[in-house]
Amino acid sequence: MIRLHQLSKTFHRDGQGVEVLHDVDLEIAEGEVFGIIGRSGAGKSTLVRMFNLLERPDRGSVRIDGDDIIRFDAARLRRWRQRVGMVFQHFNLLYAKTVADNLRFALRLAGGHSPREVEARVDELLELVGLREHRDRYPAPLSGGQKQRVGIARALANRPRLLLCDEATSALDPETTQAILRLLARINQELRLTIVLITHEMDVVRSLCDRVAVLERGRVVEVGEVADVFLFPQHAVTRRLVSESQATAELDPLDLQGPASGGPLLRLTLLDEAATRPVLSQLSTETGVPLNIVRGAVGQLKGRPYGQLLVRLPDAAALAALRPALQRHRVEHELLAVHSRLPADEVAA
Ligand SMILES: Nc1ncnc2c1ncn2[C@@H]1O[C@H](COP(=O)(O)OP(=O)(O)OP(=O)(O)O)[C@@H](O)[C@H]1O
Repeated sequence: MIRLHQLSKTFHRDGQGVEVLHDVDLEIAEGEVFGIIGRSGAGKSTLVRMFNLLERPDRGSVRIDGDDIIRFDAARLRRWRQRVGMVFQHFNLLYAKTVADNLRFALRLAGGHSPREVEARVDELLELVGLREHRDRYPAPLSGGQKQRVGIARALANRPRLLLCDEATSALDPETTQAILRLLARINQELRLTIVLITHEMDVVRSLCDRVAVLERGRVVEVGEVADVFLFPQHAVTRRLVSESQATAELDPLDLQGPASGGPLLRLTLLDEAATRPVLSQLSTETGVPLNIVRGAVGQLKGRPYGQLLVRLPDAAALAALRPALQRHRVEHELLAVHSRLPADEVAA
């Protein structure tokens, strides 16, 4: 549905050019929740502003159903912008207007609604985000979560095809964040609305996104399904972002020290059906190999159960015995460290 092709952008400051986006290629399918992550300054906000041309690229195209919006005339671009809702970290509400007036304002700005239609739509939106009883209140005394619900209702007012969320939950406490994520997930499901979001919160990506792209210095360095990117990160930046989230089992240098260290250290990853079975005890029973768990993380990635464990084996022979059983049980494994007193080729064999 949306295809970004070779998007590049350079900002000029003090006579110097800084390339903020470089040949970005992305495809976003209708109805998916697509996350963009990356370090501060990676270019995420600039990229997300290309979807409605709040920022224009120097090169490349932004195709919606095949049409390049960069070539739209002013009237067509205005119509497209009305089909793109935006949700911001700091809500950006009109504080001199009531909740209902914030929504009316968005509807009137787009035009084409009779006063009765406006009122009916305001009711519908307040119902959708669970704010009916706050209809005539001013935003200032509302909680952060309620303010963001107003922000989401406003973004949905004109029945967008695309919802852009720029750090939509970053100003909220964890519990409120969960409630807003549930609301966004319901909107995505019920309205089949495509959502593109930027966040520095990996838990947001974990629970809400279908796919994720990792941006580093203006380049997409990794893109894929959330489970693949989180459990098998390829790029160093992705590995760091994922490890900060503590959603996976990461190696700590301490794991390689101490009197208990010794045998090979493996990372086992179980996904979907494999994560619902007592695989570790099955592996031990079938092979007679004791698995010493060093670290572990279990949870869900967009509703898919997973587990990732670091386990230490007694010796290289145990690894050789375990490997066929790991394959049989569809457990991905990665050898992180070899016993220091054993030759590496004995373990690798
Ligand atoms: N209008 C502008 N003029 C000049 N430089 C800009 C402009 N907008 C952004 N930049 C620079 O472009 C780079 C990328 O900014 P951008 O806001 O897209 O990154 P980001 O990944 O969203 O960062 P953060 O997570 O900190 O918001 C930064 O170095 C920023 O200073």
